[in-house]
Amino acid sequence: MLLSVKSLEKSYAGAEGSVPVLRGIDMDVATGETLALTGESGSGKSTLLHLIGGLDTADAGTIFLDGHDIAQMDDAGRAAVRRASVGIIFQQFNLIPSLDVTANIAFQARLAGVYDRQEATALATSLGLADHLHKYPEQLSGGQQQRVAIARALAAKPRLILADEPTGNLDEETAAEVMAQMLSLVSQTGSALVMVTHSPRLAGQMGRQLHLRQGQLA
Ligand SMILES: Nc1ncnc2c1ncn2[C@@H]1O[C@H](COP(=O)(O)OP(=O)(O)OP(=O)(O)O)[C@@H](O)[C@H]1O
Repeated sequence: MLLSVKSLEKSYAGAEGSVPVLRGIDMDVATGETLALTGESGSGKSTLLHLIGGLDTADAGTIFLDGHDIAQMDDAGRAAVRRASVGIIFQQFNLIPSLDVTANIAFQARLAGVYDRQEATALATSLGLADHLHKYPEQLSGGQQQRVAIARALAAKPRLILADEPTGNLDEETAAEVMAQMLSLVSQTGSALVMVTHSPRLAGQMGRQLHLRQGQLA
């Protein structure tokens, strides 16, 4: 199993003490699988994605990713697993403003030690970015910036892609186009995808759907 989460718990400190957000999450994701994570606003979807990506630490439970229990690792250990195995695509693109499109796309692939210039250019071209390779993020539209973020994640050849409402900032037509390109590339590369979405239509395009309610998955 590529990802195996067991009995995962996470609380945040609130004004009246600790507030449980995740109360015993169990989930498995196989290589190449696509999974939608749905749930009401505030149900803990982003929290779960951040724990799986090693961006935050759990209170209890295990998260086996590519054979490593990242729940038991320190920051440096989690960062190493993340660099090697995970690509993250956020709603807010999170591109590096001082780097052009080519350098943004290369960034994570270089960290992972798998950068291939030709492959990266082909990826950018398939996302419609061929004419924008030397532009900076501020010179691009939202849809173009999100395509760069998708290319950046895929160029690093991650076994698992985590996407947090990746098209949430785009108009409907652009969102549909970007999503179709992303799903097609994900299926070509064989990466698994866990995507948070509020859209039942998008969730329906994924292989499996999990719904988060009151801190548990169903
Ligand atoms: N750093 C934090 N400190 C305290 N509380 C937090 C923190 N991050 C999230 N929370 C709380 O945890 C709960 C779950 O938040 P989370 O962002 O995971 O929900 P979500 O399902 O992704 O919501 P949305 O769909 O609105 O993005 C919310 O009640 C939120 O206020």
